[in-house]
Amino acid sequence: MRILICGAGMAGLATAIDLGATGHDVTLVERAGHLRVNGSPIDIRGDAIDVARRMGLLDRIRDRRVDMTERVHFVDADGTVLAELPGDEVSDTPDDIEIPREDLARVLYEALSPATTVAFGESIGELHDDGDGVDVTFVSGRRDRFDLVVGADGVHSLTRRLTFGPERDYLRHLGFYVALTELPAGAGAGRGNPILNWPGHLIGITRYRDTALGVLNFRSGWIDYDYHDLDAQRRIVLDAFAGHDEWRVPEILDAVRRDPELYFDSVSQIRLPSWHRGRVVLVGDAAHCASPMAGRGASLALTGAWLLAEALRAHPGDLGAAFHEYETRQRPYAERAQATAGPGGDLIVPATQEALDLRNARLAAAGR
Ligand SMILES: Cc1cc2nc3c(=O)[nH]c(=O)nc-3n(C[C@H](O)[C@H](O)[C@H](O)COP(=O)(O)OP(=O)(O)OC[C@H]3O[C@@H](n4cnc5c(N)ncnc54)[C@H](O)[C@@H]3O)c2cc1C
Repeated sequence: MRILICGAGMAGLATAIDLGATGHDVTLVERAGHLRVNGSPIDIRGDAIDVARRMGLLDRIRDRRVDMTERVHFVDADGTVLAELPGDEVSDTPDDIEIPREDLARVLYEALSPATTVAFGESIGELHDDGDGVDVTFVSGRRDRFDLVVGADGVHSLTRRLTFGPERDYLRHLGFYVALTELPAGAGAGRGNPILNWPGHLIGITRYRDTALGVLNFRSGWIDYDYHDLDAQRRIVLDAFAGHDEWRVPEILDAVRRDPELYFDSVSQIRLPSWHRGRVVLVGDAAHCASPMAGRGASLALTGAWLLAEALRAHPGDLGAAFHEYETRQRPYAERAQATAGPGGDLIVPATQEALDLRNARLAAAGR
């Protein structure tokens, strides 16, 4: 089949590899002008490890793993440690592989078949599915026709909006926003991964290799903003943390002001009763984002891509049967991840001063 994949994140890249390996003619388009590689290290867990092995990528992924078991230190306004959270309380099993997003993206990108057509700075403009194929007009003005379109364009998927309707019908906001920004070299010096809280807010530093990231998280009801307007996102973050100049807050906010690759998003889930319509199918966050709090986005991207490719191979010429098999096998992973995404927020971003004090007292009493 001639297959268009929209979005070159983990899900889009993995799908392009798996479908390319089964002999399909794959075109991959990415709205950004380059691979989007920023963000904090992500986990590969559970059956996704086996998928990585079957893709022939497990050794390359393991070679690039980073140790993220460094303790989280909850600090006060002066930087004094109030309580500690061991790394094992935030990851599942010793088998989990943490890898920087940039490394996983590069491993996947390098594994693309040379026959894959990749276009950066390109996206779908319109699509029309007439039952026998999908006519696509790209934002560049180019037109083409495909047998199958795969939406791998993340939590705010355009493919999903064009095919299934507005995002608000499927997005469940969990009440938090998150931002990540790279700090200047040397900013990560010191012990642990420090976090300062005040009610409803978290600001901290997380380190891996020579990189230090500023992490910001706050509780808020739904905020309407343009996902493509980075300055608007910057303003939301700066407003949420305005009026605080204790500890290393000014330094982290300064990085937010300057970072051309600032990552900002609502902590949300996507819940769709079905991930396919006609000749369009969704993978990764576009289909079933469980939110960064679940820590399973990359694992779900790998299993979803693999199961979709397997299902298409098992049911040649029968998209309906293939999609049914893909959804039946992938949905339990997605639902389990979505079910586990909730409680972490209360631990790392307590809503009230009372909850904050209780958490610190509990951890301190546990000798942490
Ligand atoms: C920059 C960035 C940083 C992230 N950082 C973290 C993190 O620190 N921790 C965490 O848990 N999760 C993070 N995530 C989310 C995480 O990558 C995903 O949950 C997981 O890897 C599943 O990936 P995905 O490919 O489904 O979605 P994504 O990783 O979101 O990838 C979607 C891709 O589609 C592209 N795209 C979007 N719209 C269009 C369009 N209209 N046309 C073409 N392409 C489009 C995007 O630019 C992106 O490259 C981040 C995502 C991004 C994009």
